Amino acid sequence: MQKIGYQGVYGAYSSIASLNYFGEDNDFIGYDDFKTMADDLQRGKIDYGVFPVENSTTGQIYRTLDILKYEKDLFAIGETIVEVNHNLIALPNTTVDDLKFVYSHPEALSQCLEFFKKHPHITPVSYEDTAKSVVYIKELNNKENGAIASSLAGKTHNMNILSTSIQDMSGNKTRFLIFKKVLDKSYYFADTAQNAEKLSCYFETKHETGALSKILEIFSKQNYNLLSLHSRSTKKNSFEYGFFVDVNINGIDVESLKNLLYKLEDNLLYFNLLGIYNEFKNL
Ligand SMILES: O=C(O)C(=O)C[C@]1(C(=O)O)C=C[C@@H](O)C=C1
Repeated sequence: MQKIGYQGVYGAYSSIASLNYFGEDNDFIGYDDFKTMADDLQRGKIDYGVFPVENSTTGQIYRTLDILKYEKDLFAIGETIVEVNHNLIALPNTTVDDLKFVYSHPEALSQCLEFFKKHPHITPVSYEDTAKSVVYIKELNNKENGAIASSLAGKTHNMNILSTSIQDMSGNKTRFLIFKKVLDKSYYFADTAQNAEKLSCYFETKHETGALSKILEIFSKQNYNLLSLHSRSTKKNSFEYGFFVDVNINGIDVESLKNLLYKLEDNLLYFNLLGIYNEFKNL
């Protein structure tokens, strides 16, 4: 039995991602925040941490990426994708017209902007996670409060599901990476790289002309297909940026991968290999 950390409580999308990836026969630990979860992973209090990193409607999830980019010992060994179908949840015998406030995780609220446009009498209210917002409105026990969460969260707390699929995008999905603590990534990746399909990394370039294009050339000269590239403020100095890159490494041998990593490290101010893992395919 493994100890698996996720953010939120049972019924949150992160708990669904954790259950889907690991199966029920494990010890699942819900966290209030990602920093504490990353620290517990570092201290060995949990074996794995499940972090949302990207949503198909709202984009990169920097609440987690900004922590993970500076965690040198945490390494992603897997990926899972969860279909995020948001439900409008309320007390029994409540209608949409009764609602004045709808609570949910800010990420979930921002995936349902059209719903709030259509129902201007409802004020969105940020809450810690989607499933906890269901617990909260149950405690408040007032028909003016609703929540946005998974159907699992609604059913778990015997609440009324007023509408299903209220998110803006019908195919709304969140991508999660599964991290574990690895003492020496350079040794570890050689074991996992052989049959893996994706590599994720974060880097900060030198402050010189053409620094980014030089790095991109390293990838292209070795025939690596970049899947995504996102710039993000370093938060160390104002208006300085780092880059998150996902690369297809399908069919690439370990030696050429090592070579790529040496070249990158050599030409960068900061480089963090975030993980090497197989692409999620079952959705
Ligand atoms: O509140 C939850 O249910 C979560 O699992 C958190 C979270 C997030 O952190 O983005 C996960 C997936 C959804 O995109 C909405 C919220």
